[in-house]
Amino acid sequence: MRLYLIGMPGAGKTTLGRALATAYGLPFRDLDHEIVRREQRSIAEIFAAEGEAYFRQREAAVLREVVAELPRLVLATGGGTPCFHQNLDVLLETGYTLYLHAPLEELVRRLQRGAASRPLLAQAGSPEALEKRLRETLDAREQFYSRAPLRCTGLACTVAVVQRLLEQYRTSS
Ligand SMILES: Nc1ncnc2c1ncn2[C@@H]1O[C@H](COP(=O)(O)OP(=O)(O)O)[C@@H](O)[C@H]1O
Ligand SMILES: O=C(O)C1=C[C@@H](OP(=O)(O)O)[C@@H](O)[C@H](O)C1
Ligand SMILES: [Mg+2]
Repeated sequence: MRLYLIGMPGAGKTTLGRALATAYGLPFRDLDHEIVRREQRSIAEIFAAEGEAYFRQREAAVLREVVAELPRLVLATGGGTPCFHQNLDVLLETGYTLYLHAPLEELVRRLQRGAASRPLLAQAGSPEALEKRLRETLDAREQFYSRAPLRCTGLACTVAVVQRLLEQYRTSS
């Protein structure tokens, strides 16, 4: 199977995705990492040198490459992935998509340290500015995220919880 994790930056897609891949004995891929590997430069460098539109094109192309290459995997996407270039359709048509949801205050707490490597958040200096930025981003993206058939909320998104959700979904559909 293919299992895709979508959701806001800081929601824990990369962290949980890796753990789920181990639990299921599936290969793990992180879409940002796949882009970095192909481009031989960091996400921040790509944004700085080429701008967001270029990053979104690469993201869409690399997503399709990874999906075509691997019929079995857990894939952690980037926060914006489902919102551009019909990427969400690709996800919905080729695997199980889980929306990993976390409260805004929790995202702010987690991202305060790591914002520099996330170029869309790097300019937000204060925690208040970061929260505002995240809230606006979530408002714009919720319409995409909420189309995922699976959703896990808050800090309860453990491997065991996701395994149970997926099991229920697979037997009911
Ligand atoms: N369940 C969790 N509880 C507490 N901190 C977490 C949890 N999942 C991830 N984190 C931390 O939050 C930050 C963002 O996690 P990450 O997996 O990179 O999220 P994403 O890929 O969705 O942006 C990291 O510092 C990570 O260690
Ligand atoms: O939300 C976004 O638009 C982005 C999120 C990042 O991934 P994470 O969600 O893993 O931080 C990365 O793809 C890029 O910086 C853009
Ligand atoms: Mg990530």
